[in-house]
Amino acid sequence: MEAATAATAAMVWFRKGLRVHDNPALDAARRCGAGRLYPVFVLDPRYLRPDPAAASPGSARAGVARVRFLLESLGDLDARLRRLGSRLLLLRARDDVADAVCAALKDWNIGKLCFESDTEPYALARDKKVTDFAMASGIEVFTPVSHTLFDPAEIINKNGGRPPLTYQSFIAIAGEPPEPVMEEYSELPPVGDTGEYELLPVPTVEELGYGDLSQEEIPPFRGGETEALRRMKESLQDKEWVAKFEKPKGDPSAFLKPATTVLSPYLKFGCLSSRYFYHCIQDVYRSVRNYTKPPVSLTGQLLWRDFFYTVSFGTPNFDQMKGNKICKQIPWSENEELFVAWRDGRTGYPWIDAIMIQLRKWGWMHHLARHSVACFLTRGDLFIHWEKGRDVFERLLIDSDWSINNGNWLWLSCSSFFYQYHRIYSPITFGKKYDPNGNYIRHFIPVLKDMPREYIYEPWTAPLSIQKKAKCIIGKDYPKPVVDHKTASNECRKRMGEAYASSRLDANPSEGKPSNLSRRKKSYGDQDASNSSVAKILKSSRAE
Ligand SMILES: Cc1cc2nc3c(=O)[nH]c(=O)nc-3n(C[C@H](O)[C@H](O)[C@H](O)COP(=O)(O)OP(=O)(O)OC[C@H]3O[C@@H](n4cnc5c(N)ncnc54)[C@H](O)[C@@H]3O)c2cc1C
Repeated sequence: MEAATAATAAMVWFRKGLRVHDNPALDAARRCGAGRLYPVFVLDPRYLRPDPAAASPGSARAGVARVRFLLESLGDLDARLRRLGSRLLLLRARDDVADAVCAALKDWNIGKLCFESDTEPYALARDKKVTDFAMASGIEVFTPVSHTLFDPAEIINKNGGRPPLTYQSFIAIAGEPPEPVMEEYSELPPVGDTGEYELLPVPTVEELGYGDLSQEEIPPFRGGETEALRRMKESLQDKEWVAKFEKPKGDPSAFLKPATTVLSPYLKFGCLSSRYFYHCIQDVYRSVRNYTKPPVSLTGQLLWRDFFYTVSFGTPNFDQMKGNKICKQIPWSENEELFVAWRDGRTGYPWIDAIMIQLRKWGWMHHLARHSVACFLTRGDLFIHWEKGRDVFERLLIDSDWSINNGNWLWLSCSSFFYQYHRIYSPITFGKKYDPNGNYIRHFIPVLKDMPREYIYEPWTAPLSIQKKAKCIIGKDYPKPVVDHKTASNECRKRMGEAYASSRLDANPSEGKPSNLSRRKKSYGDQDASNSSVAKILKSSRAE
Protein backbone atom coordinates (compact mmCIF):
# COMPACT_ATOMS: atom_id res chain seq x y z
CA MET A 1 0.00 0.00 0.00
CA GLU A 2 1.26 3.48 -0.82
CA ALA A 3 2.18 5.24 2.38
CA ALA A 4 0.17 8.44 2.78
CA THR A 5 1.39 11.01 5.25
CA ALA A 6 -1.01 12.51 7.77
CA ALA A 7 -0.78 15.87 6.09
CA THR A 8 -1.78 14.57 2.70
CA ALA A 9 -4.92 12.50 3.27
CA ALA A 10 -8.41 13.55 4.37
CA MET A 11 -11.55 11.50 4.80
CA VAL A 12 -15.13 12.68 4.43
CA TRP A 13 -17.41 10.16 6.11
CA PHE A 14 -20.93 10.22 4.66
CA ARG A 15 -23.83 8.94 6.77
CA LYS A 16 -26.74 11.29 6.19
CA GLY A 17 -25.82 14.38 4.14
CA LEU A 18 -25.76 12.28 0.94
CA ARG A 19 -25.12 15.28 -1.28
CA VAL A 20 -22.49 17.48 -2.79
CA HIS A 21 -24.31 20.83 -2.47
CA ASP A 22 -24.21 22.67 0.87
CA ASN A 23 -22.00 20.05 2.42
CA PRO A 24 -19.65 21.78 4.89
CA ALA A 25 -17.92 18.50 5.82
CA LEU A 26 -17.05 17.77 2.19
CA ASP A 27 -16.12 21.39 1.69
CA ALA A 28 -13.70 21.37 4.62
CA ALA A 29 -12.10 18.10 3.48
CA ARG A 30 -11.71 19.51 -0.03
CA ARG A 31 -10.12 22.73 1.17
CA CYS A 32 -7.80 21.41 3.89
CA GLY A 33 -4.90 21.04 1.51
CA ALA A 34 -4.84 17.24 1.54
CA GLY A 35 -3.56 15.79 -1.70
CA ARG A 36 -5.87 12.83 -1.39
CA LEU A 37 -9.50 12.65 -0.34
CA TYR A 38 -11.31 9.47 0.71
CA PRO A 39 -15.12 9.84 0.47
CA VAL A 40 -16.48 6.94 2.51
CA PHE A 41 -19.86 5.40 3.25
CA VAL A 42 -20.17 2.28 5.40
CA LEU A 43 -23.12 -0.08 4.90
CA ASP A 44 -24.52 -0.61 8.39
CA PRO A 45 -25.77 -4.13 9.24
CA ARG A 46 -27.91 -2.61 12.00
CA TYR A 47 -30.15 -1.21 9.27
CA LEU A 48 -29.49 -3.54 6.37
CA ARG A 49 -29.14 -7.12 7.64
CA PRO A 50 -32.12 -9.08 6.22
CA ASP A 51 -34.71 -10.21 8.75
CA PRO A 52 -36.79 -13.08 7.39
CA ALA A 53 -39.07 -12.87 10.46
CA ALA A 54 -40.09 -9.26 9.73
CA ALA A 55 -43.70 -8.56 8.77
CA SER A 56 -42.62 -7.38 5.30
CA PRO A 57 -39.36 -7.57 3.30
CA GLY A 58 -36.34 -5.70 4.57
CA SER A 59 -34.29 -5.67 7.74
CA ALA A 60 -35.62 -5.51 11.29
CA ARG A 61 -35.19 -1.73 11.23
CA ALA A 62 -35.76 -0.74 7.62
CA GLY A 63 -38.37 -1.79 5.10
CA VAL A 64 -37.25 -2.51 1.58
CA ALA A 65 -38.59 0.80 0.23
CA ARG A 66 -36.23 2.80 2.43
CA VAL A 67 -33.29 0.54 1.73
CA ARG A 68 -33.91 0.95 -2.00
CA PHE A 69 -34.07 4.71 -1.57
CA LEU A 70 -30.77 4.70 0.33
CA LEU A 71 -29.04 2.60 -2.33
CA GLU A 72 -30.33 4.88 -5.09
CA SER A 73 -29.04 7.87 -3.13
CA LEU A 74 -25.60 6.25 -2.78
CA GLY A 75 -25.51 5.50 -6.51
CA ASP A 76 -26.35 9.11 -7.28
CA LEU A 77 -23.75 10.42 -4.83
CA ASP A 78 -21.12 8.19 -6.42
CA ALA A 79 -22.04 9.52 -9.88
CA ARG A 80 -21.84 13.12 -8.70
CA LEU A 81 -18.47 12.55 -7.02
CA ARG A 82 -17.17 10.89 -10.17
CA ARG A 83 -18.06 14.00 -12.15
CA LEU A 84 -15.68 15.82 -9.81
CA GLY A 85 -12.90 13.33 -10.40
CA SER A 86 -13.57 11.34 -7.24
CA ARG A 87 -15.80 8.40 -6.27
CA LEU A 88 -17.68 6.98 -3.29
CA LEU A 89 -15.76 4.33 -1.36
CA LEU A 90 -18.40 1.93 -0.18
CA LEU A 91 -17.34 -0.29 2.70
CA ARG A 92 -19.24 -3.05 4.46
CA ALA A 93 -19.06 -3.23 8.26
CA ARG A 94 -18.88 -6.74 9.63
CA ASP A 95 -20.74 -5.60 12.71
CA ASP A 96 -19.87 -2.16 13.99
CA VAL A 97 -19.65 0.83 11.64
CA ALA A 98 -17.36 2.72 14.02
CA ASP A 99 -14.83 -0.13 13.92
CA ALA A 100 -14.82 -0.09 10.12
CA VAL A 101 -14.23 3.68 10.02
CA CYS A 102 -11.45 3.52 12.64
CA ALA A 103 -9.68 0.76 10.70
CA ALA A 104 -9.80 2.79 7.48
CA LEU A 105 -8.56 5.92 9.25
CA LYS A 106 -5.54 3.98 10.42
CA ASP A 107 -4.86 1.99 7.28
CA TRP A 108 -5.14 4.99 4.97
CA ASN A 109 -3.14 7.19 7.32
CA ILE A 110 -5.78 9.89 7.40
CA GLY A 111 -4.78 13.26 8.81
CA LYS A 112 -8.17 14.96 8.81
CA LEU A 113 -11.63 13.47 9.29
CA CYS A 114 -14.76 15.44 8.39
CA PHE A 115 -18.33 14.33 8.98
CA GLU A 116 -21.68 15.99 9.58
CA SER A 117 -22.73 16.01 13.22
CA ASP A 118 -25.74 13.91 14.16
CA THR A 119 -28.05 14.13 17.17
CA GLU A 120 -29.70 10.68 17.31
CA PRO A 121 -28.65 8.53 20.29
CA TYR A 122 -27.32 5.68 18.13
CA ALA A 123 -25.30 8.09 15.99
CA LEU A 124 -23.96 9.97 19.00
CA ALA A 125 -22.51 6.78 20.49
CA ARG A 126 -21.10 5.67 17.12
CA ASP A 127 -19.56 9.07 16.42
CA LYS A 128 -18.05 9.35 19.88
CA LYS A 129 -16.24 6.07 19.38
CA VAL A 130 -14.78 7.27 16.08
CA THR A 131 -13.94 10.73 17.40
CA ASP A 132 -12.20 9.30 20.48
CA PHE A 133 -10.13 7.02 18.28
CA ALA A 134 -9.26 9.82 15.87
CA MET A 135 -8.24 12.23 18.63
CA ALA A 136 -6.11 9.58 20.31
CA SER A 137 -4.43 8.94 16.95
CA GLY A 138 -3.70 12.61 16.34
CA ILE A 139 -6.26 12.94 13.56
CA GLU A 140 -7.95 16.32 13.26
CA VAL A 141 -11.76 16.02 13.40
CA PHE A 142 -14.27 18.48 11.95
CA THR A 143 -18.01 17.89 12.55
CA PRO A 144 -20.16 20.76 11.28
CA VAL A 145 -23.91 21.03 11.88
CA SER A 146 -25.60 20.85 8.49
CA HIS A 147 -28.47 18.37 8.75
CA THR A 148 -30.72 20.96 10.37
CA LEU A 149 -31.27 24.68 9.90
CA PHE A 150 -29.91 25.45 13.35
CA ASP A 151 -27.58 23.83 15.85
CA PRO A 152 -29.87 22.15 18.42
CA ALA A 153 -27.18 22.42 21.12
CA GLU A 154 -26.84 26.15 20.53
CA ILE A 155 -30.61 26.69 20.80
CA ILE A 156 -30.70 24.72 24.04
CA ASN A 157 -27.82 26.79 25.40
CA LYS A 158 -29.58 30.01 24.45
CA ASN A 159 -32.67 28.73 26.27
CA GLY A 160 -30.81 28.30 29.54
CA GLY A 161 -29.86 24.65 29.06
CA ARG A 162 -33.34 23.30 28.35
CA PRO A 163 -34.99 22.76 24.98
CA PRO A 164 -37.82 25.17 24.18
CA LEU A 165 -41.00 23.09 24.34
CA THR A 166 -43.30 25.17 22.18
CA TYR A 167 -42.88 26.15 18.57
CA GLN A 168 -43.38 29.78 19.47
CA SER A 169 -40.57 29.81 22.00
CA PHE A 170 -38.40 27.85 19.59
CA ILE A 171 -38.72 30.36 16.75
CA ALA A 172 -38.28 33.28 19.13
CA ILE A 173 -34.83 31.91 19.98
CA ALA A 174 -33.86 30.49 16.60
CA GLY A 175 -33.72 33.63 14.41
CA GLU A 176 -32.54 33.16 10.82
CA PRO A 177 -30.64 30.02 9.76
CA PRO A 178 -27.10 30.28 8.34
CA GLU A 179 -26.67 30.60 4.58
CA PRO A 180 -26.04 27.36 2.69
CA VAL A 181 -22.51 26.73 1.37
CA MET A 182 -23.14 26.76 -2.38
CA GLU A 183 -19.74 27.48 -3.90
CA GLU A 184 -19.32 25.77 -7.29
CA TYR A 185 -16.16 23.78 -7.99
CA SER A 186 -15.16 21.46 -10.77
CA GLU A 187 -12.90 18.94 -9.09
CA LEU A 188 -12.06 17.19 -5.88
CA PRO A 189 -8.65 15.89 -4.82
CA PRO A 190 -8.10 12.38 -6.17
CA VAL A 191 -8.87 9.32 -4.09
CA GLY A 192 -5.78 7.82 -2.48
CA ASP A 193 -4.63 4.21 -2.54
CA THR A 194 -7.12 1.94 -0.77
CA GLY A 195 -4.76 -1.00 -0.48
CA GLU A 196 -6.34 -4.35 0.31
CA TYR A 197 -9.77 -2.92 1.00
CA GLU A 198 -12.73 -4.53 -0.71
CA LEU A 199 -14.62 -1.61 -2.26
CA LEU A 200 -18.16 -2.52 -3.17
CA PRO A 201 -20.19 -1.32 -6.08
CA VAL A 202 -23.55 0.03 -4.80
CA PRO A 203 -25.62 -3.15 -4.39
CA THR A 204 -29.24 -3.61 -5.42
CA VAL A 205 -31.89 -4.50 -2.86
CA GLU A 206 -31.98 -7.98 -4.36
CA GLU A 207 -28.23 -8.35 -3.77
CA LEU A 208 -28.71 -7.54 -0.09
CA GLY A 209 -30.68 -10.77 0.23
CA TYR A 210 -34.21 -9.73 1.13
CA GLY A 211 -35.73 -12.70 -0.64
CA ASP A 212 -38.27 -12.59 -3.42
CA LEU A 213 -39.16 -8.97 -4.10
CA SER A 214 -41.00 -9.60 -7.36
CA GLN A 215 -44.38 -8.81 -5.75
CA GLU A 216 -43.14 -5.60 -4.12
CA GLU A 217 -44.38 -2.36 -5.62
CA ILE A 218 -41.58 0.08 -6.39
CA PRO A 219 -42.50 3.43 -4.76
CA PRO A 220 -42.75 6.43 -7.07
CA PHE A 221 -39.91 8.31 -5.30
CA ARG A 222 -36.38 7.79 -6.55
CA GLY A 223 -33.52 8.44 -4.15
CA GLY A 224 -30.60 10.81 -4.64
CA GLU A 225 -29.47 14.41 -4.72
CA THR A 226 -30.20 14.81 -8.43
CA GLU A 227 -33.84 13.85 -7.95
CA ALA A 228 -34.04 15.93 -4.74
CA LEU A 229 -32.93 19.09 -6.52
CA ARG A 230 -35.21 18.40 -9.48
CA ARG A 231 -38.16 17.77 -7.21
CA MET A 232 -37.49 20.87 -5.12
CA LYS A 233 -37.24 23.06 -8.24
CA GLU A 234 -40.46 21.60 -9.58
CA SER A 235 -42.27 22.34 -6.29
CA LEU A 236 -40.94 25.89 -6.08
CA GLN A 237 -41.68 26.71 -9.72
CA ASP A 238 -45.31 27.26 -8.83
CA LYS A 239 -44.77 30.44 -6.85
CA GLU A 240 -48.44 30.88 -6.08
CA TRP A 241 -48.60 27.40 -4.60
CA VAL A 242 -45.55 28.15 -2.43
CA ALA A 243 -46.93 31.54 -1.36
CA LYS A 244 -50.30 30.03 -0.43
CA PHE A 245 -48.97 26.82 1.13
CA GLU A 246 -50.96 26.30 4.27
CA LYS A 247 -50.53 23.07 6.14
CA PRO A 248 -52.76 21.36 7.10
CA LYS A 249 -55.10 22.44 4.33
CA GLY A 250 -53.91 19.93 1.70
CA ASP A 251 -55.76 16.83 0.60
CA PRO A 252 -54.37 13.73 2.39
CA SER A 253 -55.99 11.41 -0.15
CA ALA A 254 -54.17 12.93 -3.16
CA PHE A 255 -51.70 10.27 -4.20
CA LEU A 256 -51.07 10.74 -7.91
CA LYS A 257 -50.06 14.34 -7.27
CA PRO A 258 -49.51 14.67 -3.52
CA ALA A 259 -50.59 17.91 -1.87
CA THR A 260 -47.19 18.55 -0.29
CA THR A 261 -43.62 18.46 -1.64
CA VAL A 262 -42.66 14.84 -0.74
CA LEU A 263 -39.19 16.13 0.02
CA SER A 264 -39.10 14.43 3.43
CA PRO A 265 -37.19 11.32 2.25
CA TYR A 266 -34.58 13.59 0.64
CA LEU A 267 -34.27 15.68 3.79
CA LYS A 268 -34.06 12.55 5.91
CA PHE A 269 -31.03 11.23 4.03
CA GLY A 270 -29.67 14.71 3.44
CA CYS A 271 -29.94 14.40 -0.36
CA LEU A 272 -31.38 17.89 0.00
CA SER A 273 -29.99 20.48 2.39
CA SER A 274 -32.71 21.95 4.58
CA ARG A 275 -30.82 25.28 4.56
CA TYR A 276 -30.70 25.38 0.78
CA PHE A 277 -34.40 24.49 0.62
CA TYR A 278 -35.20 27.19 3.18
CA HIS A 279 -33.27 29.83 1.27
CA CYS A 280 -34.85 28.86 -2.07
CA ILE A 281 -38.29 29.30 -0.47
CA GLN A 282 -37.19 32.74 0.78
CA ASP A 283 -36.29 33.62 -2.82
CA VAL A 284 -39.83 32.75 -3.87
CA TYR A 285 -41.27 34.85 -1.03
CA ARG A 286 -39.20 37.83 -2.17
CA SER A 287 -40.79 37.61 -5.61
CA VAL A 288 -44.44 37.61 -4.47
CA ARG A 289 -46.61 40.12 -2.62
CA ASN A 290 -48.11 37.99 0.11
CA TYR A 291 -47.21 34.63 1.50
CA THR A 292 -48.23 32.44 4.42
CA LYS A 293 -46.19 32.45 7.61
CA PRO A 294 -45.02 29.83 10.12
CA PRO A 295 -46.29 27.55 11.48
CA VAL A 296 -48.47 26.76 8.45
CA SER A 297 -46.16 27.95 5.63
CA LEU A 298 -43.59 25.85 3.82
CA THR A 299 -40.71 27.38 5.80
CA GLY A 300 -42.89 26.75 8.85
CA GLN A 301 -42.68 23.01 8.07
CA LEU A 302 -38.89 23.13 8.07
CA LEU A 303 -39.02 24.92 11.39
CA TRP A 304 -41.19 22.12 12.78
CA ARG A 305 -38.45 19.76 11.71
CA ASP A 306 -35.83 21.74 13.61
CA PHE A 307 -38.16 22.11 16.57
CA PHE A 308 -38.40 18.33 16.97
CA TYR A 309 -34.65 17.90 16.47
CA THR A 310 -33.98 20.39 19.25
CA VAL A 311 -36.49 18.98 21.74
CA SER A 312 -35.40 15.40 21.08
CA PHE A 313 -31.73 16.31 21.50
CA GLY A 314 -32.38 17.94 24.87
CA THR A 315 -34.86 15.42 26.31
CA PRO A 316 -33.60 12.23 27.97
CA ASN A 317 -35.59 9.14 26.93
CA PHE A 318 -37.41 11.14 24.26
CA ASP A 319 -38.28 7.95 22.38
CA GLN A 320 -40.15 6.27 25.22
CA MET A 321 -42.87 6.95 27.76
CA LYS A 322 -40.91 5.65 30.74
CA GLY A 323 -38.47 8.16 32.15
CA ASN A 324 -39.49 10.81 29.65
CA LYS A 325 -40.32 13.97 31.57
CA ILE A 326 -42.32 15.57 28.80
CA CYS A 327 -44.46 12.48 28.18
CA LYS A 328 -47.82 11.86 29.84
CA GLN A 329 -47.91 8.49 31.57
CA ILE A 330 -50.90 6.72 30.07
CA PRO A 331 -51.90 3.11 30.87
CA TRP A 332 -52.14 1.95 27.25
CA SER A 333 -53.74 -1.43 26.51
CA GLU A 334 -51.99 -4.43 25.11
CA ASN A 335 -53.84 -6.20 22.34
CA GLU A 336 -51.64 -7.91 19.78
CA GLU A 337 -54.56 -8.88 17.55
CA LEU A 338 -55.79 -5.30 17.21
CA PHE A 339 -52.24 -4.04 16.75
CA VAL A 340 -51.53 -6.52 13.93
CA ALA A 341 -54.83 -5.61 12.26
CA TRP A 342 -53.74 -1.95 12.30
CA ARG A 343 -50.19 -2.69 11.17
CA ASP A 344 -51.31 -4.90 8.29
CA GLY A 345 -54.12 -2.65 7.07
CA ARG A 346 -56.90 -4.98 8.16
CA THR A 347 -58.95 -2.95 10.63
CA GLY A 348 -62.05 -3.05 8.44
CA TYR A 349 -61.98 0.77 8.17
CA PRO A 350 -60.98 1.34 4.54
CA TRP A 351 -59.60 4.86 5.16
CA ILE A 352 -57.26 3.56 7.88
CA ASP A 353 -56.31 0.42 5.97
CA ALA A 354 -55.57 2.27 2.73
CA ILE A 355 -53.15 4.56 4.58
CA MET A 356 -51.36 1.64 6.21
CA ILE A 357 -51.11 -0.12 2.85
CA GLN A 358 -49.72 3.05 1.26
CA LEU A 359 -47.17 3.08 4.09
CA ARG A 360 -46.09 -0.48 3.40
CA LYS A 361 -45.98 -0.07 -0.38
CA TRP A 362 -44.70 3.47 -0.82
CA GLY A 363 -43.15 4.36 2.53
CA TRP A 364 -44.76 7.78 2.42
CA MET A 365 -48.20 9.18 3.27
CA HIS A 366 -49.56 12.69 3.64
CA HIS A 367 -49.23 14.30 7.06
CA LEU A 368 -52.98 14.19 7.83
CA ALA A 369 -53.12 10.56 6.74
CA ARG A 370 -50.40 9.90 9.33
CA HIS A 371 -52.54 11.81 11.84
CA SER A 372 -55.53 9.58 11.09
CA VAL A 373 -53.78 6.26 11.63
CA ALA A 374 -51.74 7.42 14.62
CA CYS A 375 -54.85 8.75 16.32
CA PHE A 376 -56.77 5.56 15.49
CA LEU A 377 -54.09 3.30 17.00
CA THR A 378 -53.66 5.29 20.19
CA ARG A 379 -56.15 7.66 21.82
CA GLY A 380 -58.81 7.50 19.08
CA ASP A 381 -59.90 3.88 18.91
CA LEU A 382 -57.53 1.07 19.89
CA PHE A 383 -55.80 2.64 22.92
CA ILE A 384 -52.52 0.94 22.01
CA HIS A 385 -49.14 2.38 23.02
CA TRP A 386 -47.71 5.00 20.67
CA GLU A 387 -44.31 3.27 20.86
CA LYS A 388 -45.78 0.30 18.96
CA GLY A 389 -47.02 2.57 16.17
CA ARG A 390 -43.77 4.50 16.20
CA ASP A 391 -41.84 1.26 15.59
CA VAL A 392 -43.97 0.43 12.55
CA PHE A 393 -43.50 3.91 11.09
CA GLU A 394 -39.80 3.87 11.95
CA ARG A 395 -39.32 0.71 9.95
CA LEU A 396 -41.54 1.41 6.97
CA LEU A 397 -41.34 5.14 6.27
CA ILE A 398 -38.77 6.17 3.68
CA ASP A 399 -38.48 9.44 5.56
CA SER A 400 -38.23 7.62 8.91
CA ASP A 401 -36.54 10.09 11.18
CA TRP A 402 -35.86 9.45 14.86
CA SER A 403 -36.58 12.99 16.10
CA ILE A 404 -39.55 13.79 13.89
CA ASN A 405 -41.21 10.42 14.14
CA ASN A 406 -41.02 10.21 17.92
CA GLY A 407 -42.05 13.87 18.23
CA ASN A 408 -45.14 13.37 16.10
CA TRP A 409 -46.16 10.15 17.85
CA LEU A 410 -45.88 11.93 21.19
CA TRP A 411 -48.04 14.66 19.68
CA LEU A 412 -50.71 12.52 18.06
CA SER A 413 -51.17 10.29 21.09
CA CYS A 414 -51.65 13.41 23.26
CA SER A 415 -48.67 12.29 25.30
CA SER A 416 -46.84 15.57 24.80
CA PHE A 417 -47.03 18.94 22.99
CA PHE A 418 -50.76 18.58 22.18
CA TYR A 419 -53.38 17.71 24.74
CA GLN A 420 -56.83 18.00 23.18
CA TYR A 421 -57.55 14.31 23.47
CA HIS A 422 -61.30 14.79 23.03
CA ARG A 423 -60.63 15.71 19.38
CA ILE A 424 -60.61 12.45 17.50
CA TYR A 425 -60.33 11.86 13.76
CA SER A 426 -63.26 9.85 12.49
CA PRO A 427 -62.03 6.91 10.40
CA ILE A 428 -65.17 7.32 8.30
CA THR A 429 -65.99 10.99 7.73
CA PHE A 430 -62.50 12.50 7.73
CA GLY A 431 -61.29 10.94 4.47
CA LYS A 432 -64.74 11.19 2.88
CA LYS A 433 -64.61 14.99 2.96
CA TYR A 434 -61.60 15.03 0.65
CA ASP A 435 -62.34 12.03 -1.51
CA PRO A 436 -66.07 11.20 -1.48
CA ASN A 437 -65.69 8.67 -4.28
CA GLY A 438 -62.97 6.82 -2.37
CA ASN A 439 -60.44 6.80 -5.25
CA TYR A 440 -57.57 6.58 -2.76
CA ILE A 441 -59.14 3.55 -1.08
CA ARG A 442 -59.89 1.87 -4.42
CA HIS A 443 -56.26 2.31 -5.47
CA PHE A 444 -54.64 0.88 -2.35
CA ILE A 445 -57.31 -1.74 -1.54
CA PRO A 446 -58.24 -3.21 -4.94
CA VAL A 447 -60.72 -5.66 -3.40
CA LEU A 448 -62.95 -2.64 -2.66
CA LYS A 449 -62.62 -1.13 -6.11
CA ASP A 450 -66.20 -1.93 -7.17
CA MET A 451 -67.87 -1.01 -3.89
CA PRO A 452 -70.43 1.73 -4.59
CA ARG A 453 -69.48 5.22 -3.51
CA GLU A 454 -72.08 5.37 -0.71
CA TYR A 455 -70.51 2.35 1.04
CA ILE A 456 -66.81 2.78 0.28
CA TYR A 457 -65.97 4.22 3.72
CA GLU A 458 -68.34 1.83 5.57
CA PRO A 459 -68.54 -1.30 3.43
CA TRP A 460 -69.99 -3.38 6.29
CA THR A 461 -73.21 -1.35 5.94
CA ALA A 462 -73.69 -2.43 2.30
CA PRO A 463 -76.53 -4.97 1.82
CA LEU A 464 -75.29 -8.46 0.95
CA SER A 465 -76.63 -8.14 -2.61
CA ILE A 466 -74.43 -5.07 -3.15
CA GLN A 467 -71.41 -6.80 -1.59
CA LYS A 468 -71.95 -9.73 -3.94
CA LYS A 469 -72.22 -7.44 -6.94
CA ALA A 470 -69.01 -5.66 -5.86
CA LYS A 471 -67.35 -9.08 -5.46
CA CYS A 472 -66.38 -8.21 -1.93
CA ILE A 473 -68.08 -9.97 0.94
CA ILE A 474 -67.37 -8.21 4.22
CA GLY A 475 -65.97 -10.65 6.75
CA LYS A 476 -64.59 -12.82 3.94
CA ASP A 477 -62.89 -10.74 1.24
CA TYR A 478 -62.40 -7.69 3.43
CA PRO A 479 -62.57 -7.61 7.26
CA LYS A 480 -65.42 -6.39 9.41
CA PRO A 481 -64.47 -3.38 11.59
CA VAL A 482 -62.28 -4.52 14.47
CA VAL A 483 -64.01 -2.08 16.83
CA ASP A 484 -67.14 0.06 16.74
CA HIS A 485 -65.73 3.55 16.34
CA LYS A 486 -68.41 5.31 18.39
CA THR A 487 -68.03 3.01 21.38
CA ALA A 488 -64.25 2.75 21.12
CA SER A 489 -63.64 6.48 20.81
CA ASN A 490 -65.91 7.27 23.76
CA GLU A 491 -64.04 4.70 25.84
CA CYS A 492 -60.72 6.22 24.74
CA ARG A 493 -61.83 9.70 25.78
CA LYS A 494 -62.85 8.36 29.17
CA ARG A 495 -59.53 6.60 29.68
CA MET A 496 -57.52 9.60 28.54
CA GLY A 497 -59.52 11.81 30.92
CA GLU A 498 -58.72 9.45 33.78
CA ALA A 499 -55.06 9.28 32.85
CA TYR A 500 -54.80 13.05 32.65
CA ALA A 501 -56.61 13.46 35.94
CA SER A 502 -54.32 11.07 37.75
CA SER A 503 -51.20 12.37 36.06
CA ARG A 504 -49.06 14.34 38.42
CA LEU A 505 -46.80 15.25 35.54
CA ASP A 506 -46.18 18.84 34.76
CA ALA A 507 -45.26 18.44 31.09
CA ASN A 508 -43.61 21.79 30.77
CA PRO A 509 -43.10 23.73 33.96
CA SER A 510 -41.46 26.72 32.33
CA GLU A 511 -43.90 27.33 29.55
CA GLY A 512 -47.40 26.73 30.85
CA LYS A 513 -49.19 23.60 31.90
CA PRO A 514 -50.93 21.30 29.45
CA SER A 515 -54.30 22.36 30.78
CA ASN A 516 -53.58 25.94 29.72
CA LEU A 517 -52.47 24.77 26.32
CA SER A 518 -55.64 22.82 25.77
CA ARG A 519 -57.73 25.86 26.64
CA ARG A 520 -55.91 28.13 24.23
CA LYS A 521 -57.76 28.45 20.96
CA LYS A 522 -54.93 29.52 18.73
CA SER A 523 -51.23 29.23 19.38
CA TYR A 524 -48.08 28.68 17.40
CA GLY A 525 -47.34 25.92 19.86
CA ASP A 526 -50.20 23.86 18.52
CA GLN A 527 -48.80 22.19 15.45
CA ASP A 528 -52.02 21.53 13.59
CA ALA A 529 -55.17 21.56 15.58
CA SER A 530 -54.80 25.18 16.65
CA ASN A 531 -54.93 26.26 13.07
CA SER A 532 -58.47 27.36 12.41
CA SER A 533 -58.83 25.26 9.26
CA VAL A 534 -57.83 22.04 10.93
CA ALA A 535 -59.78 22.84 14.03
CA LYS A 536 -62.82 22.99 11.77
CA ILE A 537 -61.86 19.74 10.06
CA LEU A 538 -61.44 18.00 13.38
CA LYS A 539 -64.65 19.41 14.80
CA SER A 540 -66.71 18.14 11.92
CA SER A 541 -65.01 14.76 11.89
CA ARG A 542 -65.44 13.93 15.56
CA ALA A 543 -67.03 10.63 16.26
CA GLU A 544 -70.76 11.03 16.09
C1 LIG B 1 -47.29 10.06 13.45
C2 LIG B 1 -46.39 10.85 12.53
C3 LIG B 1 -45.11 10.40 12.25
C4 LIG B 1 -44.26 11.13 11.41
N1 LIG B 1 -43.01 10.64 11.14
C5 LIG B 1 -42.16 11.35 10.34
C6 LIG B 1 -40.85 10.87 10.05
O1 LIG B 1 -40.41 9.82 10.52
N2 LIG B 1 -40.07 11.63 9.22
C7 LIG B 1 -40.50 12.81 8.69
O2 LIG B 1 -39.76 13.44 7.93
N3 LIG B 1 -41.72 13.29 8.99
C8 LIG B 1 -42.57 12.61 9.78
N4 LIG B 1 -43.82 13.12 10.07
C9 LIG B 1 -44.11 14.51 9.73
C10 LIG B 1 -44.80 14.76 8.39
O3 LIG B 1 -45.93 13.96 8.25
C11 LIG B 1 -43.87 14.56 7.20
O4 LIG B 1 -42.65 15.26 7.38
C12 LIG B 1 -44.50 15.08 5.92
O5 LIG B 1 -45.75 14.49 5.70
C13 LIG B 1 -43.57 14.80 4.76
O6 LIG B 1 -44.14 15.14 3.55
P1 LIG B 1 -43.60 16.36 2.71
O7 LIG B 1 -42.14 16.26 2.52
O8 LIG B 1 -44.43 16.43 1.48
O9 LIG B 1 -43.91 17.59 3.67
P2 LIG B 1 -44.04 19.15 3.37
O10 LIG B 1 -45.36 19.58 3.91
O11 LIG B 1 -43.75 19.46 1.95
O12 LIG B 1 -42.97 19.81 4.34
C14 LIG B 1 -41.60 20.04 3.98
C15 LIG B 1 -40.70 19.40 5.01
O13 LIG B 1 -40.95 19.93 6.31
C16 LIG B 1 -40.74 18.91 7.29
N5 LIG B 1 -42.00 18.66 8.01
C17 LIG B 1 -43.25 18.73 7.52
N6 LIG B 1 -44.15 18.45 8.49
C18 LIG B 1 -43.45 18.22 9.60
C19 LIG B 1 -43.81 17.88 10.92
N7 LIG B 1 -45.07 17.75 11.31
N8 LIG B 1 -42.83 17.70 11.82
C20 LIG B 1 -41.53 17.84 11.47
N9 LIG B 1 -41.13 18.15 10.23
C21 LIG B 1 -42.08 18.33 9.31
C22 LIG B 1 -40.35 17.64 6.53
O14 LIG B 1 -38.95 17.54 6.52
C23 LIG B 1 -40.91 17.92 5.15
O15 LIG B 1 -40.26 17.22 4.12
C24 LIG B 1 -44.71 12.37 10.87
C25 LIG B 1 -46.00 12.81 11.15
C26 LIG B 1 -46.84 12.06 11.95
C27 LIG B 1 -48.22 12.57 12.23
